[in-house]
Amino acid sequence: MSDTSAPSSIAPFDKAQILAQALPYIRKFHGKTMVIKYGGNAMTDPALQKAFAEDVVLLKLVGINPVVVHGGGPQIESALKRLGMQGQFIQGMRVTDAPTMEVVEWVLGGEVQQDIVGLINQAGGKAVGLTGRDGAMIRARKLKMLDNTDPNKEHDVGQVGDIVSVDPSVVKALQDDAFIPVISPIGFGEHNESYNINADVVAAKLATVLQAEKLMMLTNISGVLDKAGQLMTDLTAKRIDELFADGTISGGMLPKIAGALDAAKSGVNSVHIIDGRVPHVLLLEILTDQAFGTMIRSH
Ligand SMILES: Nc1ncnc2c1ncn2[C@@H]1O[C@H](COP(=O)(O)OP(=O)(O)O)[C@@H](O)[C@H]1O
Ligand SMILES: CC(=O)N[C@@H](CCC(=O)OP(=O)(O)O)C(=O)O
Repeated sequence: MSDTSAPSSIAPFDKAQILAQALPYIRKFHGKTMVIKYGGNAMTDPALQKAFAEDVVLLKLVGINPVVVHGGGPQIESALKRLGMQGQFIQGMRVTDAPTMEVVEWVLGGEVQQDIVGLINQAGGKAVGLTGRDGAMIRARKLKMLDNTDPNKEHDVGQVGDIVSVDPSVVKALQDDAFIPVISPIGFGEHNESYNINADVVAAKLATVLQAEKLMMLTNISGVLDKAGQLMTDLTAKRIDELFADGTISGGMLPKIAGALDAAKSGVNSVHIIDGRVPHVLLLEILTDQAFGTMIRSH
């Protein structure tokens, strides 16, 4: 009886070649840490979510250490709406008053994180959900946000956090023990108050502190686009300054690129903003010679 459970149009020899192509990458990245930012916009389709979870588990099983930092902007937005509240963003950061902070903690640390943990576990991995409070990981203070165009103007964005320090020991302990950390971008302050931190900023800082081999930010667009809508496959610090100045980069892309550049400047080997709408984009990016999205370089 033939096995019809995994129909495929790929010939056996081609399959073997694809698998063999992964070998040099598995050797190169064995034992290395990969920080994966899983954006809220990239996690809306169940089939893509399942493929993402499978990729993370496969990486772990071949000896690479994935650390997932998740977002959940759209999920917070719909929870606020259900409660009759209105979300507001300034320069890519959610204005976070006390009631909004409650919703953020409830959505990120609750349903969003547990969905990801569940999917990774279902795919055969052992995921552990954490917030920045766990293991005293992410200390934060209130973000002082200066206006992009007028540095004399300051915006009050409420309980948005600026990272003071990251203690990665809980992440290291978990990854040494076959677990896959899944982290919500919530920090704690001097008086035990909670802070809402942009997930791109957390992923970038964590990648730096862990001296990760790669930082990959999965989003809902093919990468960073120029004014004509064309993908820019490579960006240097100098070019990024120009794009900030001429307004090509806006909204959620602002903290993403700022964080990506910080990580690239601080010793993370390669930093990519990639299209989370491509099924198995993580495997393709890490274990094949195919490049996706935009690579951010310090120079
Ligand atoms: N130059 C640009 N290139 C690509 N996307 C951009 C650019 N400027 C602004 N954006 C916006 O940034 C969004 C990605 O950021 P965000 O919505 O925060 O995603 P995520 O939830 O994945 O972090 C894109 O969907 C796009 O609307
Ligand atoms: C301060 C701030 O803006 N925090 C974000 C945290 C979630 C996040 O970053 O989600 P995405 O990665 O899906 O955008 C927010 O409240 O939406």
